[in-house]
Amino acid sequence: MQTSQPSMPKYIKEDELSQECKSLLSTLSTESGWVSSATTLYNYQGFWHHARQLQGVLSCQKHFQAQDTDILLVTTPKSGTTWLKAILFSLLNRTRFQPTQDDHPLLSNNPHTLEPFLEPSLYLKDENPDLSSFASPRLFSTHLPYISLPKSVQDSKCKLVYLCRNPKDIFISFWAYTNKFRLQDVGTNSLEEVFKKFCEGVSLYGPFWDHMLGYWHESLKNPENVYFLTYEEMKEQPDLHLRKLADFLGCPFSPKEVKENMVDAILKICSFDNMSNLKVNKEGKLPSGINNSAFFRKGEVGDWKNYLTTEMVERLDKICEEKLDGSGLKF
Ligand SMILES: Nc1ncnc2c1ncn2[C@@H]1O[C@H](COP(=O)(O)OS(=O)(=O)O)[C@@H](OP(=O)(O)O)[C@H]1O
Repeated sequence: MQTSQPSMPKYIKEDELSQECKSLLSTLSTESGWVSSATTLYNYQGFWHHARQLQGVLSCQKHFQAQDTDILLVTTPKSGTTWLKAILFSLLNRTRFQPTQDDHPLLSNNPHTLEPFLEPSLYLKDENPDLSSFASPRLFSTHLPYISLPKSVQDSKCKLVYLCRNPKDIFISFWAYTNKFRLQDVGTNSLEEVFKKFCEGVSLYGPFWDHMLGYWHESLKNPENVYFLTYEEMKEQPDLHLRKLADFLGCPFSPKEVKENMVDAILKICSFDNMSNLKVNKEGKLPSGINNSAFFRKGEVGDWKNYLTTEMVERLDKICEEKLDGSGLKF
């Protein structure tokens, strides 16, 4: 009997690699991957990548030309990217699309379609994509660590919004997500196995601590251009943090907008309840083959308590303490 296999996202596949990428891969250290033993992670500039996605990284580093007006959302996977993409899109387009209007683009499009990723999407599909249809301010997102950003980003005045999340929740979200792509005949990824690797820094775009610290330090050095925000802060005081975000991006809410509840309207359309129940997010797929529903699980703070043992919590807390020591960043 035939079983329907989950479709593997394109960035995991190892076909269609350029010669440049193949030559580079042969020089990099490797780890067996998290989706199945057949996939491999490669360490490039100190961070772990899949082969195909690494090709997107190389193309992006070579060809992406940042503009001073660009806005880049940066996250390590599973930090709440989908949510913040929706928020940034609604915030920046609030005059064109009222968040209360029945035909708002977010009601019929997944946020990943409206605000594409650079390296795992645009530059994975095309070595040098034509970005001329993106109106200014262009809104993109990336999982790239600071050290691997295209030089043009570091040289420009473009604004970076970094969304961070408690590593324990990132881990659980990540583990649950990997199991969605795990081929049925190899069973689920064991929590213990993925946890061990995560603690060793081996996860997609990991080590998570180096990813976070790169942007944390940059946000302290260059607060005009790098804004550091956490999922937990956003959950606890969404109103306050949305206003701060608007100020940082140079599009503060006017007194009239505040009076007309614009802040609430944006938060409402982007809420987990609203977005996860939309037809497009329940039934739709991204061009990469991923089901839109894969980006919505629980959307809560602290779900790790339902999965991690006391020993696991102690181990991860200790790693965070040691790795983040002296930085001022804490979980
Ligand atoms: N609107 C909204 N509000 C709050 N939380 C949300 C929202 N949308 C998605 N999520 C939760 O974010 C987690 C997915 O992370 P990412 O979006 O970063 O995934 S990805 O990196 O783009 O693959 C994943 O977290 P977990 O539920 O803990 O797994 C999603 O449920």
